Amino acid sequence: MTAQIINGKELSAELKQEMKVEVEGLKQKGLTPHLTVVLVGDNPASKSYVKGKEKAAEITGISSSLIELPSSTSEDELLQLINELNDDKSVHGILVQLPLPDQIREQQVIEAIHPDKDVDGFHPSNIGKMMTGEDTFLPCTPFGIITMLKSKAIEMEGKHAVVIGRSNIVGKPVGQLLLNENATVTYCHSKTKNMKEIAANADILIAAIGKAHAITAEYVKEGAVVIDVGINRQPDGKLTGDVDFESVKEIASYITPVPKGVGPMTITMLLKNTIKAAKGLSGIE
Ligand SMILES: Nc1nc2c(c(=O)[nH]1)N[C@@H](CN(C=O)c1ccc(C(=O)N[C@@H](CCC(=O)O)C(=O)O)cc1)CN2
Repeated sequence: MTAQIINGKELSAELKQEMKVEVEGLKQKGLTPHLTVVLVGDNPASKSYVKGKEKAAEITGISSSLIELPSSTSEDELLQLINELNDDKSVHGILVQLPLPDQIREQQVIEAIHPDKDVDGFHPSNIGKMMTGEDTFLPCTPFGIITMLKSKAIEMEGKHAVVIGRSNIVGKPVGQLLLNENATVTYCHSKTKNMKEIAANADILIAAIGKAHAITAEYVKEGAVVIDVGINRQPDGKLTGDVDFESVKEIASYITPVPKGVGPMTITMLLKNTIKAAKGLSGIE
């Protein structure tokens, strides 16, 4: 079996065209969704992701602004800025690019963002709603993964989904979203003893461990759907995923590549959340 590739870049382009039409409609009603991105420091990868967010917003007609702060910014200064953005009626979505410099506690910052403007879906109130299956902002990468699976009509109900990784941004929430779709979910992590056996039992395998090519064919059941969330920069500058694409694609039914897989979907779902925030805050549909 050779796997079908789920191309996140192509799906993103389609979704952005749909959003563009929606945003045009909102603009006619006097609403232009506005996203404010806050970047602290000069991490090159973060800079590039933020640029990608601005570009994607422009394509869909969403307005965006970028606030760049020096890496010496204190937690209090950042919290003060977030309070101002919370009160600013022209701002619908606030995103603080992660990671933050060591002197700033990420959780304090996440909790400072008003839940109605939390387009990253990281605020505990939104995470709680996600867990109880209420309508809310979903974390962008997990939301993108579920959207990719649905785009190929991949059945989740009753399937065994194995999530390798337990980060707050990806692993934990994607498992929850799969559970919300009635999958049977198993989490694996650095302390899991028989990871290979568990993974090889998965109908849907989500690799989010941050280790290049760690998931080889031995971890994959024939016909499984394999989603690669890894973004590993190699010494030669090339980007690779957590999955050994060449061997795994021979046995999986579907596979996501890196690049052009889950990454572009993360940005696209941020735009979806920004439109949702603008509609929710303005009352304009
Ligand atoms: N506040 C947040 N910070 C971070 C998040 C997040 O969702 N919210 N996620 C990641 C980084 N990220 C978005 O911010 C992100 C990562 C990767 C991509 C992407 O499009 N990747 C491309 C390759 C790009 C390249 O060549 O470097 C791909 O996979 O094709 C977009 C967004 C951590 N921080």
